[in-house]
Parts: sequence; C-alpha cells; structure tokens
Amino acid sequence: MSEAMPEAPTRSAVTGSPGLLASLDPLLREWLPRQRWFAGKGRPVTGFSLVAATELLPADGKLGLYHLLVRAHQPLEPVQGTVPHPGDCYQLLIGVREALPPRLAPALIGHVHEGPLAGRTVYEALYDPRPAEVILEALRTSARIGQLRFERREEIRPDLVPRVVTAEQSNSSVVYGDTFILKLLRRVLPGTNPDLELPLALAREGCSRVPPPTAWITAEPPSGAEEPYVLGVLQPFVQGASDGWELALRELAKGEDFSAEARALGRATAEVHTALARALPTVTLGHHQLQSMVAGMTERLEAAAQAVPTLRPYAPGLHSAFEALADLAREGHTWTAQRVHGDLHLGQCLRSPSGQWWLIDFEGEPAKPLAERRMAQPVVRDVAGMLRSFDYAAHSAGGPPAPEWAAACRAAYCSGYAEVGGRDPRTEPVLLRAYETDKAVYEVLYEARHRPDWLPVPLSAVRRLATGDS
Ligand SMILES: Nc1ncnc2c1ncn2[C@@H]1O[C@H](COP(=O)(O)OP(=O)(O)O)[C@@H](O)[C@H]1O
Ligand SMILES: O=P(O)(O)O[C@H]1O[C@H](CO)[C@@H](O[C@H]2O[C@H](CO)[C@@H](O)[C@H](O)[C@H]2O)[C@H](O)[C@H]1O
Repeated sequence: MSEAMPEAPTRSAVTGSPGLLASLDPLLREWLPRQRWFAGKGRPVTGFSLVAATELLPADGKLGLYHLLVRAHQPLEPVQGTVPHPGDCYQLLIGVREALPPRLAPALIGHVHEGPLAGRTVYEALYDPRPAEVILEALRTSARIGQLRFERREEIRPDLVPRVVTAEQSNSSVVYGDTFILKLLRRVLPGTNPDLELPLALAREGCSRVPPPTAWITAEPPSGAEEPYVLGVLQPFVQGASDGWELALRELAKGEDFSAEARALGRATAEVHTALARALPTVTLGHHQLQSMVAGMTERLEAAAQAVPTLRPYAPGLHSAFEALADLAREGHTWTAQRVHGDLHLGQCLRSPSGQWWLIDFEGEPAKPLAERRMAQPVVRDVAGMLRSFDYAAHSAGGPPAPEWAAACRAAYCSGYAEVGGRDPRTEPVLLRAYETDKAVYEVLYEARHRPDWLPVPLSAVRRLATGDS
C-alpha cells in the first residue's frame, strides 16, 4: 500500500494521554452516542480506552489539536448490562480552545473541568478550517506523526480551502477547494480496508469510473500484534456532481423516464466489475461455498423476522428464493466470484455535469467484519443492490408507486451491464432473486431500526419476492 515518498521527521505521541482521556471521558460519553456515525446506538457507553493519541497542534497554544483513536466500551445488549464487549474503535479529531467562536458552536463537545485540559473547550475539529488544513498539510508532506502515517501517490497543491461536508454520512468528509475530498473513517478496524484497497486496485487498472486515491492515512497498531488501521482516504472531488438517488427522484417527480441513465449506470458497473476481475483474484463457488452462502442468507432472514414481526408472514416465500439457489448448488451449478462493490445503490453513484458516472464508497456494509466484506462474491450481488434501488426510488418519490418506471430502469440497467460485461444478469434469475431477497430483508431491518416510516418500501418488495415474481 505504501509508495516511496519523502517523509517528514517523526514527531512524538502525546505524553500523559490517559489523563487526557480521563478528562474527556464524561464529555465523550454524552457526545459520542449522538453522532450520526456512532455504530453502537441503543447501548450505553460505559467507558473508554485509548488506542492511540497524537498531538497535531500543542494544546498550550491558541488552538490545540488531538487525533484520538478511542475504544468505546458498551455492553452487548441494553438488557444485559454486564456482558463484556471489547467495543468499537472510533477516530476523533479534537480541537481545544479557550472559548469557541459562534461559527463553531455546532461543533461543541463540551467544557473540560479536570485534568490537563481543565478550563478549556473541546470541539469536533473538522468543522474548523485550521485543523482541516493541518491534516491536508500532513498528507501533502507524507508526514509521520506519532503512530499516524500520511502517504500520497500524487502531488497535492497547498492552500486549498477546506469545508466540511454536512450531509448525513456513516463517516465524515472534508472538501478541499473543490479539488479533493477527504473521507475520515469513523469506526476504524485494523487490516486492509476495501475503501482504499479497491479504488487503488482500480486506479492501477486505469479504470476511469472510480476516483483514484490521491493520499491516505493509516495508524500503526499500538501493540504490533495487529495490522495498521486505515483512517482516511483523499481522492479527487467530482465537481458539480449529483448522486443517482437525487437524480432519479428528480426525474420521477417530473414523470420522466430514467432508463437512459440506468443503462449508463449498468455499463459503469460492468466496467468496474471487469477491472476488479482483472486486478484481483476470482474464484469458483462450488457446492460447499454456495451452501454456506445460502446458510448466511437464511440466518439473516430468520434474525430479521425475529426483530420485525411484519416480515414473518412472508418468511416461507422468501426462504423459497434461497432454497431454489441451494437446489441449483446440489445439481452441481457453480458461479464465478470476484471482488465487488458490496453496498451498491443509487446514492453511491455520482454523475458529473458532463454526464459521466462515477462509483464511490467501496467500504462495503460497514457493520460487517472486514474479512467478510473482502470476500469474492458473484457480481450479481451488486446488480441486485442497484435493482433494489430503482424499486426504492419508485416507492419513495412522494406520489403513487411507479412500478413501470422501476421496471424500465431495471431492464435498462441489466441491458447496459450486458453491453459491457458480456453477460446479462437476467440470465441468472435464481441467483438474482436470492440476492434481491437477501438485500430486501437487510433493508427491512435497516428501515425498522433507522427510518421506520420507510419500512413499507422494502416490505412491498418482500411481498413481490415472496411470491417469486421478478
Ligand atoms: N469523489 C467525490 N466527489 C464528489 N463528491 C463525493 C466524492 N466522494 C464522496 N462524495 C460525496 O460525499 C458523500 C459521502 O461519501 P461516501 O464515500 O458515500 O461516505 P460515507 O461512507 O460516509 O457514506 C457522497 O454521498 C457524495 O455526496
Ligand atoms: O448509505 P450507506 O452506505 O450508509 O447505506 C445504508 O443507508 C442507505 C440509505 O441511506 C440504505 O439504502 C436504502 O435506501 C436508499 C434510499 O435512501 C436506496 O437507494 C437503497 O437502495 C436502499 O438499500 C442502505 O441499504 C444502507 O446500507
């Protein structure tokens, strides 16, 4: 992952960091669970431990800046308050000032009462241009600071003005002068992260559908026992882009057909898949692997039906989609699997003003372990995600559902895919139905947890899929 670049001299990590964490502890307990990107919602935070602390600007100056990797301890279930759990590790960029100027009020974390920062105000530093500039400068100069490693593949211009992206995200992003966008991962894990791995592999293949990583940040693990943590990726910013979800809803609201764009998206997806198959190993899924794939789908359905009672009447019909796949496996069918996007939907597609489509966010489903997200899978997995997304749009535009609009998009997407990929996904109806079913089940659970008003959208698909209609 690393390429030869000049390195700035190493600075040291924070001394007295346990004291630092102790003084932040009460503030973080209150602030962290309120963040959109906090993954452990619904379970109280019972404490923190420090994975790494790095001083990026000394706290005794007008503006201090700490980079923290902090493990949040949470019991497994809200009702089982005593079950120990190692806890998720979060990346925090903490600014320290005497007082916050009004423009930074939304970034407030709190006022510190004890310890090395007593009397100071701490805040989410990404909202502040100066700390964001410090990060870009470290990337520009390939700095090593404490456990942090900043690496780059391309030159980065100095003096790019930062602005934080305020959209609801699983992570946090800063745009620099409309030239680059830096995504800082929030829940971080040791090991190769597909959000860096796949765009780098695609860049090596010359694939022009994915912004190539310009630079990235990793952290050396504290003990040497683990692999480095991937913390962030800087990539070119696609100026003036709209995402596929916004565009689809806009066209629907006007009663316009979207199938030309859907076809272009199918072509773009196939281009990315073709490049990934060239860049990284492909495997054949035989009986054993297909059985365990079906077992995973079945388990997820059972868990979702347990959690969302409205799903239960459809469970037998949905099981039949997985059984049909198991039957094919028993008959000796095999499928080629390769690295895929893993969480493809219209919101992960950007269209630039020139009409070019880009695919972003190769992180996969963030709740899953990295090893699972990095497994080779049939390309139909991504296709199913996009087909679900057209259906979502047709049920979310505000007016009555527009099934014909969705059907036209779905058909056009598959045709576009076949034009470039050489194989029409509709020639794999059993696999496609199984993956669409798996995704719809995931969506039922996702909406029940995060956006209950949206639950009817995946439920309408569940009704269709349970009866075997495509
Ligand atoms: N290269 C890019 N150019 C322009 N906008 C981008 C780019 N990458 C991401 N974005 C914008 O940032 C948002 C969040 O990016 P994403 O990678 O999906 O982060 P997350 O994992 O936090 O959802 C996207 O929805 C898109 O609007
Ligand atoms: O954007 P993320 O990668 O965090 O994905 C999660 O949130 C998505 C919603 O923002 C959710 O996607 C579902 O809703 C979309 C419309 O808002 C729709 O286009 C997708 O097809 C549908 O799955 C996604 O499932 C979830 O993982």
